[in-house]
Amino acid sequence: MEELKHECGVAMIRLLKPLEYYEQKYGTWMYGLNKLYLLMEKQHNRGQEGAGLACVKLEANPGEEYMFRERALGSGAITEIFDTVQSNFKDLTKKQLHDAEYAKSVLPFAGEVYMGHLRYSTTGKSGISYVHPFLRRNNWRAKNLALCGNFNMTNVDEIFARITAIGQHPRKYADTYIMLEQVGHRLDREVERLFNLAEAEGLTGMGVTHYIEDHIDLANVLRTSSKEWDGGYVICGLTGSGETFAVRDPWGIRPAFWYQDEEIAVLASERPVIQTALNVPADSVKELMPGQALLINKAGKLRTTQINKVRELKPCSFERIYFSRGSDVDIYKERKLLGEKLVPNILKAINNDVDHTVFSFIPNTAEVAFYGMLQGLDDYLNEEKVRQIASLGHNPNLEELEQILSRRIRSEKVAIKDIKLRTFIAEGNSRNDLAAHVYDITYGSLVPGVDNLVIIDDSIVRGTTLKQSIIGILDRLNPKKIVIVSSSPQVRYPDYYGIDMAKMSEFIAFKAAIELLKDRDMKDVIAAAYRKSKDQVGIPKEQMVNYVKEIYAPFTDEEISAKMVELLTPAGTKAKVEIVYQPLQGLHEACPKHRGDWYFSGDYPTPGGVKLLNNAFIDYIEQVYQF
Ligand SMILES: O=P(O)(O)OC[C@H]1O[C@H](OP(=O)(O)OP(=O)(O)O)[C@H](O)[C@@H]1O
Repeated sequence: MEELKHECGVAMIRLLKPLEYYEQKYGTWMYGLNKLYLLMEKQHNRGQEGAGLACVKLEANPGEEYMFRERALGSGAITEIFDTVQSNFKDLTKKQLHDAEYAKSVLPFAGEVYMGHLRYSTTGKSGISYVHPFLRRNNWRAKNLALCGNFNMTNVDEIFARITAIGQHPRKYADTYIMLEQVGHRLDREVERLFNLAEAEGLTGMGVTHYIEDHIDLANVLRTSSKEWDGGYVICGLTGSGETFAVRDPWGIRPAFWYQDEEIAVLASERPVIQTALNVPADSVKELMPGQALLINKAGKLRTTQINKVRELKPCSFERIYFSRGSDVDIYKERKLLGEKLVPNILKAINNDVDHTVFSFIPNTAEVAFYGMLQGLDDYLNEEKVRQIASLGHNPNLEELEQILSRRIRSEKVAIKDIKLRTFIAEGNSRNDLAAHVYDITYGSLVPGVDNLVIIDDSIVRGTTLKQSIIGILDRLNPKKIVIVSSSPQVRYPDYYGIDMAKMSEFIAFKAAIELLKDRDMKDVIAAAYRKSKDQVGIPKEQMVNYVKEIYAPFTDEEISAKMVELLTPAGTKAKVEIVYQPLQGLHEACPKHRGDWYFSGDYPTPGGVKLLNNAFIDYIEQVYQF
């Protein structure tokens, strides 16, 4: 099976006016294409391993191509696909280049409907054929389908077994192909239903085509094909006749936002990219709601409709902590609050000695939480100053006041990230090396042997960043103590809904808990959890229980953190190291609307997640852990 790694970015554009309109108003009929480029480039954070785009030209004549696709692999994929598209126009005269009618009739990618996709990570079976959008071709215009998604299904095996049992034959054993086939199959049926109706009305030739295209209802298609999907998803698609759709999972796990005015309709994974690309305010951008689809028909009429009943809402909190851009008005506040909430525990870790502590962050995502942390520290110091002044017991003189007021929170740029790439979403093996070499330090940023260093990161997952790089290089500055602060709680369980969280064996929190059980002669806890997990193999996934929780249950967060420090501190480190974590409660308070926290709590939003965790734990015990 294709590995479960589909946390991605999507973008869709539907031009609601003819191409001439954009040529006249904006000086180019490529307006849609250019906006797509912006939407994709601004979501680069969501995928660096590949990118693709599809375009549909409305009302092309028979024999003329009307559905176009371009895909590329690698961190330069966005530039590459747009360069390739533009290369079609490079020999045009200036007149041709600005002739929207000519473009519409002759040029590729000169359409009204666009869809783009950013791929998160290569899969076990990597290669260009796994880069979205996927295409399903047919001689009936309305049956052509281009599909892309930001998704992870947890029950692909079950769906595969069921559809092959009824005689379908997906070309590859990969979730995107299976979904393409499922949606495609239902689309075929919908077109055939309308074909029969058209014939019954006595229509012939293009009359049939127009009847089909005017009456097609993608809500039917999506309802029947998405019924059994268990997972987090935003699936987007275009049909050859120009129908456009995006459907979101009923738990609201994966995000999507959309905007419409009289010229354009747009959908993207993140809100601020729409704001920036179209210069519109946040409140004009709407969220695609859980279980809902955005549908735009061939005529450009937009509607939203409920496809699946809303389930218990579990929007992914990791989107807020790390994955999305921090430039969203709400995400920015939430990240700051995450940082601020950690201040009491940070002060405890440094014995309130703010005068001899330098505060900093691990670039890049943690920067916003850092500002929140600074704000909280400032508030603390101000209270301190008031207390100091009050405790003088007399009206302070200028010198006394100056001395007290000169106290500052000392923030410095200590850690530097040399390339603007996300290492977390880089592929497995190359990731270690990248994490080891991508960071550097600012020499002289603290007083050696005297200052503590508090450095905030957004998350610690495998601990690679800390172990291979950060702790070692920070120690070169000779801090008395290094306090690593994580703005998110301990990542204890794999994610099966889109964010590429490593295997059980790679989680540093899990490793720490296993080590603690070994140290304390409690291996029977591991054996019992394994036995119970094994016993529930084969029962319906809805009845399964997360027994991995038992591995963590005997320990406090602090005990696990302390063990992590032991495991992550490179030999020869001089400074004392401590890790301060966000409690789960703090996360919920900072991101109250995004209650999806299964990687921290083990409370999976769908039964498929518990089943996959159960398998992962059994695999871990059987392959990695030997009794
Ligand atoms: O514990 P680990 O498994 O090493 O993973 C966690 C690290 O990965 C991410 O950085 P990344 O380089 O992806 O992104 P950023 O520059 O946006 O912070 C994250 O910000 C942490 O620093």
